[in-house]
Amino acid sequence: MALSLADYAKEREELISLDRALRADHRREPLSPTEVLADKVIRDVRMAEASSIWTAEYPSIPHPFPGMEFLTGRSVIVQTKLFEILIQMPKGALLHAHLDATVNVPFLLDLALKQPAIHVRSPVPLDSSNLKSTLPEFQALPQHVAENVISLTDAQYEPNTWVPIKQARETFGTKLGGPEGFDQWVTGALTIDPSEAYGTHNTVTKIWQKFLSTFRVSNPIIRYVPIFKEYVREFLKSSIADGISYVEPRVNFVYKGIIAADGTHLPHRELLLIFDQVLNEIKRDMKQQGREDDFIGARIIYSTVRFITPDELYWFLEDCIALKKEFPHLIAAFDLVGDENVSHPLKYYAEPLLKFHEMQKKAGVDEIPFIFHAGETLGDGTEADMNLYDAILLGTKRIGHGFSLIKHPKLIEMCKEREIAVEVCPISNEILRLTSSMHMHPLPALLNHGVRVALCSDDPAVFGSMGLTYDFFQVLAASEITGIIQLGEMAKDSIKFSTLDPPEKQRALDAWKVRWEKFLKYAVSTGTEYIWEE
Ligand SMILES: O=c1[nH]cnc2c1ncn2[C@@H]1O[C@H](CO)[C@@H](O)[C@H]1O
Repeated sequence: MALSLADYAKEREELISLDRALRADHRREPLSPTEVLADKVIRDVRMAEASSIWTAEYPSIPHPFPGMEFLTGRSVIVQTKLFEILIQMPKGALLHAHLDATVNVPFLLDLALKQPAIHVRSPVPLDSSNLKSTLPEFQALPQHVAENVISLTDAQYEPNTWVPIKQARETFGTKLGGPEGFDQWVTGALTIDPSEAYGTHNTVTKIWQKFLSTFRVSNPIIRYVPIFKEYVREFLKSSIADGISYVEPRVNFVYKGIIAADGTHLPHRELLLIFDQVLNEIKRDMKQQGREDDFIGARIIYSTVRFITPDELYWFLEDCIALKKEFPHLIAAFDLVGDENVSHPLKYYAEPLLKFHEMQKKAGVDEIPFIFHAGETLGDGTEADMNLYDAILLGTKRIGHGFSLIKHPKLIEMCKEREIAVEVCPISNEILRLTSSMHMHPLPALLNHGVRVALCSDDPAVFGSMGLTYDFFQVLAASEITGIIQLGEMAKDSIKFSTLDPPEKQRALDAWKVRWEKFLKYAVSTGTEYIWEE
């Protein structure tokens, strides 16, 4: 006898439910009435906009769709109700962001223009034919007195002579746009634009070259002590404004020191002293505003680069331990960064990394966990892909990116057993050419397998994706299954899988829950007109 339609529907429901059983939004306690309503409202907003704002034709965006390439779609995203709602969402913790790319470019440029010490130079006199392909080089030169300053755009400009940044801007040739042309030139060097991401630099290797060049340009500005302070302040303030209540930035220690206001080199501890001071000021401000629970704090993931030798790595491991000793509350973990596809694999550093634990014990510091980047690649069995085995064997607490984790059933199982969360950076992965849009991203597969995920922004200043709202938006816009409840679970997991100590973690979670309820009510009230009655 044929199955009745009713029985078939029941079987179908059961199968779907079994298939989704591992997802965080299915594993959790039952939804509250507000959650049920807000989930529906937000799904209805998404549905309404998928067939309105996303089907319109725009002169510069011929065929838009939800979850499309971020750099092309951004101007549509910011017009949506969905985006407006997500801005207010409490995002939890930001667990994967490189400090050097966390402050928006106009703000950074403004900071630089206020410092007479900042100079700029070019390897050629700039003209319209070489402007786009020529990078500015910045340097803090406190003792330098520039005489007979000549414009970077003057044919007589002597290649590589330093010009104070303010004069360079003011004297920028009118044919190249004058001072605004200067701003555009610098902005182009500090960000990735759609023509690069989707046109000229259309492979991982090519886009990484552009990506890394932005850090070479910005670093001498950011790491100049008088600027660094304001930089950190802006990073923390803008994160708070986006609903982020705790941050764990990776701070890159490539060189052995930083540059002081007088041009001398200072040891890394000076950087942490500044970080700590700014952090305390922000915490004090928040307390004064009665908002201390909206910002739990910040801790640093000490990072160095994957092109040093194992011998050199010992110096950085020792340095990290010394800093942990002095700033136990600030040092959260250790990591190695850089393009995994072309740099040394973790295996290459196995000897020093295996000794790290013992070195810490000898120094008498609390355990500094590894939180490794691994599997940020399209490779299948390449060294970058194989880094996932090493990261897990070496005891990583979380995995940065883990883009290729989906290919490894055993490792997925281990991540679940050992509670290793994955820091997923959707927009970063798309702009750095691992996926052409959100629809090909492995995130939904990881969620369906029950892997714990924290959504992260990676390098928001370079991608123009400040805060976490854009990343949450892209994920929500490109999935039918994922709704606001799943986003909330990921926000909660970002706090759970942070390195905060248990009481602080609990305080962060409790505060998050209060904000979550408030946010859901807001979402319902602002989205009422979108409710779709069946
Ligand atoms: O997505 C990433 N994967 C690996 N390394 C990265 C990524 N983003 C930035 N960096 C690394 O961090 C430094 C800035 O602090 C960059 O120079 C780059 O090497």
